[in-house]
Amino acid sequence: MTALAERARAALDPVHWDFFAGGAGEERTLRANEEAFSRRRIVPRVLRGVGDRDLSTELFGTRLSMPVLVAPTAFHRLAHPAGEVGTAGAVAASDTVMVVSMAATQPVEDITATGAAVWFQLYPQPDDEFQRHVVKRAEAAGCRALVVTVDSPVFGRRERDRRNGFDDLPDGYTCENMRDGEGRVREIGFDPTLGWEHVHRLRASTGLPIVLKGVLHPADARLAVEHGVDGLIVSNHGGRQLDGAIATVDALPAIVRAVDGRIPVLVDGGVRRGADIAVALALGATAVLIGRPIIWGLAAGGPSGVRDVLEAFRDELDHVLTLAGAARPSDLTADQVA
Ligand SMILES: Cc1cc2nc3c(=O)[nH]c(=O)nc-3n(C[C@H](O)[C@H](O)[C@H](O)COP(=O)(O)O)c2cc1C
Ligand SMILES: CC(C)CC(=O)C(=O)O
Repeated sequence: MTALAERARAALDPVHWDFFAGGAGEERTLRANEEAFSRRRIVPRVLRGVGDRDLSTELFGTRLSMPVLVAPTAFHRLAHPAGEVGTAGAVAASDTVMVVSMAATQPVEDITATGAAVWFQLYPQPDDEFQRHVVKRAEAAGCRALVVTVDSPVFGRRERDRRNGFDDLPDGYTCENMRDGEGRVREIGFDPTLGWEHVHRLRASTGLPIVLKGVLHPADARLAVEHGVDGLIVSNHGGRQLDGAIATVDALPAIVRAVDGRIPVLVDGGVRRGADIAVALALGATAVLIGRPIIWGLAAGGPSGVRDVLEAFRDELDHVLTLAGAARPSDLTADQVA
């Protein structure tokens, strides 16, 4: 475990630590994500006169200072009283994008008020009218894209949470963005009957870019492009849904080939070092998302802890790019990964 994760663990209620750290089943996929990155080796290019680096990247009209986004993760107030608003403040300072979870514990309006660029994550809701309500609210708050998580037709079996009896937020906390028109908080719905027609209905109800999160098969990536989706996140939900699912960096190359440059492909799961980001970029990802390390930063140090995590990723990526002979993320090529 990293020193930061140790500090987070010491700061957290052990039940909440298990919720944040854990995965589904035997946690094979959770481990596989990091292991798959650890197996990759970078093949540097030399004497390329790299000079000053420019890490900035554009996604759907937003300029990010680096190709690193904050992944949607639930329940930030359980990690630190500053909650999602605290995380967003750090994201604004680092000039990147925060994907706000549908299971956020603070109102999306307060989160966007920090000035951070925000995308809103949606579990596809079986009640269309309620989903439209949530989407309109996110739009009105200034969210710039919708991230639709498609790897959760049912909720994953998290054995640590079962052992701990953790199945809901404690009293005093709610999923603030699950309120309906009457202000009542709904349960997040998981629905195994939903198909591509759900994406069509969502498409018809919003002008925001739609990004599908949780795609691992190249045939689904192709279908997503055909169905008018604007971006993909190659993800296995940080090993919290299908235990035994392929590691994300192993799935990435086939998806990049299937998409063939038509829409941006992002990836998350097990990104822990600047070298991991460089590998993902070289294999064709436009950017990566970071899940647990952000929570560890928040738990250990509040908003400034999140800022430290983001800046450490920036610093490491810049260093790796220089050593690998790349001035920009797009200079890295697939032949530089062994
Ligand atoms: C505590 C926790 C909560 C999460 N909550 C959500 C969520 O609400 N919606 C979602 O799409 N993904 C959720 N995820 C998955 C993350 O968005 C992301 O895919 C994953 O954490 C990336 O892996 P990493 O933690 O190894 O970086 C969650 C992950 C964690 C660890
Ligand atoms: C509590 C859930 C809605 C979020 C979560 O834990 C997850 O998506 O992994």
